[in-house]
Amino acid sequence: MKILITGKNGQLAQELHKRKPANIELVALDRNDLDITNATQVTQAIAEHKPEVVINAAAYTAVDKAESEKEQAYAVNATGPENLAAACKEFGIRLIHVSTDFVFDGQSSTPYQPQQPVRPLGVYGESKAAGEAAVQSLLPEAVILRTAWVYSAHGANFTNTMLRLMNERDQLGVVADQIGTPTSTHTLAEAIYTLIEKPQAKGTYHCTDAGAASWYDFAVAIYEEGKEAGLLPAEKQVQIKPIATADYPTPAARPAYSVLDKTSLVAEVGIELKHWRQALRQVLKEKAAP
Ligand SMILES: NC(=O)C1=CN([C@@H]2O[C@H](COP(=O)(O)OP(=O)(O)OC[C@H]3O[C@@H](n4cnc5c(N)ncnc54)[C@H](O)[C@@H]3O)[C@@H](O)[C@H]2O)C=CC1
Repeated sequence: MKILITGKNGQLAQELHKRKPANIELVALDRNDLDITNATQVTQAIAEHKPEVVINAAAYTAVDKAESEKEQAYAVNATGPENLAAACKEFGIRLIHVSTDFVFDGQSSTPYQPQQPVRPLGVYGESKAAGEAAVQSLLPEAVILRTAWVYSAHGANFTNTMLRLMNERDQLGVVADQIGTPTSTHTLAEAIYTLIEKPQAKGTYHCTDAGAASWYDFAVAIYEEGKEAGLLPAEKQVQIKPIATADYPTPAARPAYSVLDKTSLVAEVGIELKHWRQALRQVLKEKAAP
């Protein structure tokens, strides 16, 4: 089966490349080969490669910068998926589009269901919600896979930032009043490959690792598991302090609670999810000894 992946150099696309099953032929294109904001390029790439499935792993993911770059965020996160959905519809191709927990406002105290109404708090979330809506209306048989707090062994993400800061500093303050679920790209990539084998799956699904954590909890786990994996010197002591969102102002507001309900993914697609801390341990071990 031939699959086309957009956003080749991103965290998720790289993991999809690494975990490619033997029966899949991957064509991964970066923005120089395929800029998803360009409808003509999208149609040409799909006509040329003739994939059976397109995975949209391309996105504008700079949550804070999006507040001042609204046009760019919308071009990549809304117009991009719209272009892909239109081309997939024209050529009869399945689309798996990746979206985010930031489409929700965070006012819930129980996990968000896939069908719950969206109400994003910032430009990034709004632009991703607009992308979801475009995909849904043009191509209802597409899969929209929402995820959250994504990290991998490499690339710019919370885990790698924390490891760097923990190597440099003796003290760190980390936000303790935003709750979500850290998600390894391993989990996401495996879920996407399982979804590909289930052509009947369509509509919105949620995919994160299991459990819930604050960024503070996540940082403490990175410290402990990072030491265990040898990514931090055994003698290095870092005091990690819980802080409030109000004490760490950012341009974009973030949901206070964005745990996603994965019941339909587990029941309908047959995906087994492991606890986020187990996933973290595995990623850090692999990072230490690739
Ligand atoms: N990183 C995170 O914490 C989260 C990510 N997500 C979603 O997961 C998906 C994958 O995210 P990551 O791999 O972390 O993102 P990433 O930022 O690592 O990669 C995105 C890739 O898209 C590419 N790109 C940007 N504009 C493009 C364009 N016009 N045409 C083609 N490619 C373009 C970038 O060059 C980059 O390589 C995205 O849809 C993102 O919104 C959802 C929740 C959290």
